[in-house]
Amino acid sequence: MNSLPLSQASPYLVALNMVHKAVVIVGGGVVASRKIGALLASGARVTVISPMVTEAIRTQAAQSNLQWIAATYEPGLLAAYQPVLVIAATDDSAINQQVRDEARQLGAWVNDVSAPDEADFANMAVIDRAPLQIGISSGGASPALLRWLKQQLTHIVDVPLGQLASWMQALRGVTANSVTEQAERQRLYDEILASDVLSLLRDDQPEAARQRFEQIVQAHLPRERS
Ligand SMILES: C[C@@]1(CC(=O)O)c2cc3[nH]c(cc4nc(cc5[nH]c(cc(n2)[C@H]1CCC(=O)O)[C@@](C)(CC(=O)O)[C@@H]5CCC(=O)O)C(CC(=O)O)=C4CCC(=O)O)c(CCC(=O)O)c3CC(=O)O
Ligand SMILES: NC(=O)C1=CN([C@@H]2O[C@H](COP(=O)(O)OP(=O)(O)OC[C@H]3O[C@@H](n4cnc5c(N)ncnc54)[C@H](O)[C@@H]3O)[C@@H](O)[C@H]2O)C=CC1
Repeated sequence: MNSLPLSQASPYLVALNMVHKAVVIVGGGVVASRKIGALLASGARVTVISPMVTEAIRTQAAQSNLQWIAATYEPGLLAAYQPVLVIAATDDSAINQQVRDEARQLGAWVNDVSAPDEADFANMAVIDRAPLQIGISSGGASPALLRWLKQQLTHIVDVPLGQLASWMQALRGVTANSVTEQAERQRLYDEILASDVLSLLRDDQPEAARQRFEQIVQAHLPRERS
């Protein structure tokens, strides 16, 4: 069954847990290379099927969770990998279409880099400040605009913000047991975010930022009984 073209719909954005999930990319050129870093970082098991690959893919195949099968795609090749996602990234749109057809038969979601409207998903522009990730989508409208916008947002979504995100993440482990009321937890988080913790991090004063953070947290924890 054919789905509605991507350009006529509003994609539903999700953050997929890809740990140990199989992804197959057919074609190993420049476009395929651009997608691989983020896939490996997600914990996916990536297989590239392509007679030739870029230097970057060759290096990654030697060092990481990436397998390179030096072969030309033939229908039937995908099944053995049981992929959840497939990227058809050759420079031949007829081959990409064969890949798409087989992926769908296997129940996998497929991205055809040469035919956005036929794809089940598109790749987003991502600013990675793990654990914080900012993904931007234009539904295929304009990759150039995405790249430009990403550049603008890079200054706002900066490295200190990622640092703060990891502190907030660790804090949730503490508050889950000690600050029992949701409203009180919310006040704590809001107070941290309204404070100068982030600006201290941005001013390269991590010690002062940490102290301020701890001070706010302590003020919200129940007092120890003596
Ligand atoms: C539909 C989609 C499918 C997909 O690949 O998932 C798609 C399709 C196409 N891209 C084309 C061109 C380029 N794309 C880029 C870059 C990116 N493209 C990405 C995503 C997507 N590109 C998906 C839509 C996402 C959305 O809109 O939400 C990014 C976000 C992520 C990524 O690639 O992983 C990453 C940029 C962000 C970053 O820097 O992170 C550059 C290089 C550059 O700009 O530096 C160029 C060359 C310059 C140019 O031509 O603009 C062409 C024309 C091919 C031709 O005509 O030859 C097509 C096909 C078509 O539109 O028909
Ligand atoms: N989605 C996007 O971001 C963009 C998509 N495109 C589209 O992506 C296509 C690919 O672009 P590039 O990566 O720059 O091309 P490229 O020429 O660098 O790479 C093509 C790769 O496909 C492999 N290949 C060719 N036939 C194959 C087969 N039968 N089986 C397996 N592998 C095969 C080649 O060995 C090569 O590794 C373009 O033709 C264009 O349609 C282009 C620019 C951006």
